[in-house]
Amino acid sequence: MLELNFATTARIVLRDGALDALPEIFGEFGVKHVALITDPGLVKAGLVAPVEKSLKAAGLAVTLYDGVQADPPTRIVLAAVDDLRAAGVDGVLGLGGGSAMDVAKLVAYLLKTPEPLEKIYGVDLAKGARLPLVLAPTTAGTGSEVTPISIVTTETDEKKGVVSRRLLPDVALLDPNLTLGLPAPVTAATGVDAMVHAIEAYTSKRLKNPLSDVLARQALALLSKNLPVVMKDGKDKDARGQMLLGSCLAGMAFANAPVAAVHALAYPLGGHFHVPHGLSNALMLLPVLRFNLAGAAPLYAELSEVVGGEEKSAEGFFKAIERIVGVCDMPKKLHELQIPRDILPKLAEDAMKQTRLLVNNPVEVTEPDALRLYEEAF
Ligand SMILES: NC(=O)c1ccc[n+]([C@@H]2O[C@H](COP(=O)([O-])OP(=O)(O)OC[C@H]3O[C@@H](n4cnc5c(N)ncnc54)[C@H](O)[C@@H]3O)[C@@H](O)[C@H]2O)c1
Ligand SMILES: CCCCCCO
Repeated sequence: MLELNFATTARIVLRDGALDALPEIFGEFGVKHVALITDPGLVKAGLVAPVEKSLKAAGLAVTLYDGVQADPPTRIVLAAVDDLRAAGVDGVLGLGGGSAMDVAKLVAYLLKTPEPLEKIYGVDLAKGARLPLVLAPTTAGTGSEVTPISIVTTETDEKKGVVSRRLLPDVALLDPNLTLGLPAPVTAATGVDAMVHAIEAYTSKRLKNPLSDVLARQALALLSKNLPVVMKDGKDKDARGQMLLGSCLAGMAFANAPVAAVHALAYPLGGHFHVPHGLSNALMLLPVLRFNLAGAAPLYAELSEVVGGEEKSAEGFFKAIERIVGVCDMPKKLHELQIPRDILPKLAEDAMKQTRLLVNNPVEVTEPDALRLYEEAF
């Protein structure tokens, strides 16, 4: 019996200059004072000042919080909540990659429903209201602008997720211009991350459904075609727009058919060594695809033609992904990041704690398997 229980962002706008709709959007919600949540890299890239200026020109008060850090530590979320509550904001704009957007989601929620973060880790435990929330991605990307998820890093370096439909924004604004200056290594890592979202959604053993399948296939078609293009020319605005759409569709897909072993093995790399999320997924992708080949062969064969595989087979799919990863400007092996080999057993042990992700993998992963996968990635 077919089943569907699909949730995503109510309104998604993709166009040149999409953020010029911000005053109208916040006006619809009666917002007078906007919290602009971003990170120092975005400020340095010159992407924040024009947005702040246009909001103020429209008569909105703006309080900037630009203290977001990658893989946001919980203390950053709480500091943002304290600063912005004191400022008296009544609406939130998240401008940045997944780190800034995830912080913005949690801040919008906690400002309206003050409760300990620990109380809402997990699925559907955040049941309160939130402030009006708009997200504008500048990487392509996590797809956070269309997922009910925020990922934080605890004081003990553990990645924790808050999964609640309350975290879905009211509006997602996608403007390719915001990604034109994305540095090549970040373009590569975030682009592969988006591909991983689509691949793992398509092969998820839990909650895979006809709608997530359609989204994952279209996401992969866009991402596999355009990632090599933007790697060659980051100023290709059309290709950047296709990447933003692809990562957005991939986000919708995995938000409804959850990710699996690539993410489970990537998390300890972020937790222990602060390897950027997209890169950690890219480093584990090929070993996990090879590990899954036999068990996921029919599904990988279906994806082969979507990604330009030379043959409609699992091997054809693997070779096509290997070729795309190969043209990406980023480290390809763990040893390039000075990760010591003797930590691999600890990484395998930690990866096995991500049971909520591992259960979605098309092939069961044991701790010895996890260790072998890290050795292959080394
Ligand atoms: N909520 C979700 O559904 C979801 C999904 C996947 C990942 N995540 C989380 O998202 C985070 C990773 O997000 P990310 O991969 O987008 O990276 P990021 O947000 O951490 O940004 C990476 C770096 O790129 C810079 N940057 C971003 N956009 C730029 C631009 N346009 N020009 C110049 N510099 C730019 C940032 O300043 C930062 O230094 C992790 O914390 C991960 O756990 C969340
Ligand atoms: C708990 C949900 C994990 C989502 C991972 C996206 O990087």
